[in-house]
Amino acid sequence: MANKIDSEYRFSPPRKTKQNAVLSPNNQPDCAQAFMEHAATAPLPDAFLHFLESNGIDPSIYTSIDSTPRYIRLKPGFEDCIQEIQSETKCKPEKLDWLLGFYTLPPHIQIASTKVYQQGKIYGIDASSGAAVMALGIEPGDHVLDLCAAPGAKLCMILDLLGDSGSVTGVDAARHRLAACRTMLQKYKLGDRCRLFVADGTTFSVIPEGFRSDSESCESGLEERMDVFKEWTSRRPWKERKRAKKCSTPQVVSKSHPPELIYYGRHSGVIGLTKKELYKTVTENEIASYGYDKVLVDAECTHDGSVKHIQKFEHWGWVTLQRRVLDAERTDSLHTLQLNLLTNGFRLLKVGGSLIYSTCSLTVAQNEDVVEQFLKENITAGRIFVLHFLSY
Ligand SMILES: C[S@@+](CC[C@H](N)C(=O)[O-])C[C@H]1O[C@@H](n2cnc3c(N)ncnc32)[C@H](O)[C@@H]1O
Repeated sequence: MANKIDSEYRFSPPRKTKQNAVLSPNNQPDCAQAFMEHAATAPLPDAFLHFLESNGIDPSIYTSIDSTPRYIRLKPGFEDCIQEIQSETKCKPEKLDWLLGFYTLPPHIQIASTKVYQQGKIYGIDASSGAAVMALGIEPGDHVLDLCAAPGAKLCMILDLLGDSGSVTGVDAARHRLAACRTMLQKYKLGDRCRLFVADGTTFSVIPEGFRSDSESCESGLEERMDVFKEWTSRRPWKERKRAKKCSTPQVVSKSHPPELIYYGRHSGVIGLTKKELYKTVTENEIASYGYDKVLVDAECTHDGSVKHIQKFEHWGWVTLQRRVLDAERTDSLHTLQLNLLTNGFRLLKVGGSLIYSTCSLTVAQNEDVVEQFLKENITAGRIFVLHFLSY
């Protein structure tokens, strides 16, 4: 049976030959022609088909001609760069009515090589990611926690929506991915109100800026107050570099690893705090008053909903898909990880705050089941229906 399905479902890798590529004057393939060259051949592997079958997902969404558009988001302030995008890509961006600042381009367009992208005027981000951020309902002054932040497309959108008040705290267990997130913040000049921690999101416990009682700051000894966070610099002090070299810190941290601040902006609330103040242990009552206004838990998952991502495995090799996405041990422990991330994100919310749980998986096990179990275990949590942009 698997073999039969194997030969039925086919992918759409870009297939360009010199003979059939129609080039426009500046050597860009014509928009419609390039789209048609996006044609299908490779079968889906058995293991992935079994995964889809056991989760009730229709394999045809990964097959035939790739019709998923390329989504882009304009950086606020660069709304007039539509013409630039069109002249660089030879395709007209179509506005997405239901998501402010989002446009679509045909699926074959690669934005990474365009100047508009390199100059930080547009982002590559899917509409579903944008919808998760919009559902947070960001308001001026909000303190926002992004518990699985890297590589940072959603974090950037949160910062763009926040403007010049409030703060954003990004957490991720993977150091190299969070470092890429820091680079992104710098590229889009968005770091001012942000801080980034390499930490395990299931145990992270640092609350937003601005929570330091006056009595405490007076009590802190003079010596300790001298040792406060100064303006962030990419150059780490010699002592710190020596320590890091000695400890050879892991790329992906575990629960027991203390949170490690790898970036903070000038108005993120970190400058002027001592380490003790930043990492102060807080009580549940203190979190209720001084916790985050909004929390995004964009949890680690099997990524099966990222159709374009899955299609890339045809080039990367299906064995990689097996290892990175479908490994049985990994999928079993994912449920626990997702539930623990959601539970800790909720714990860090202040009373009246709201949380969005999202994944890029289409499986009920990683979405509805996790939320149901969480609601059963947390009677102070109530489900809210996000209506403001579903009315489109
Ligand atoms: C779906 S990705 C997040 C995408 C991100 N929100 C964005 O918009 O670019 C999931 C992330 O969770 C991180 N992760 C996995 N386990 C984690 C944990 N225990 N704590 C925090 N982050 C974790 C992974 O390193 C990965 O970067």
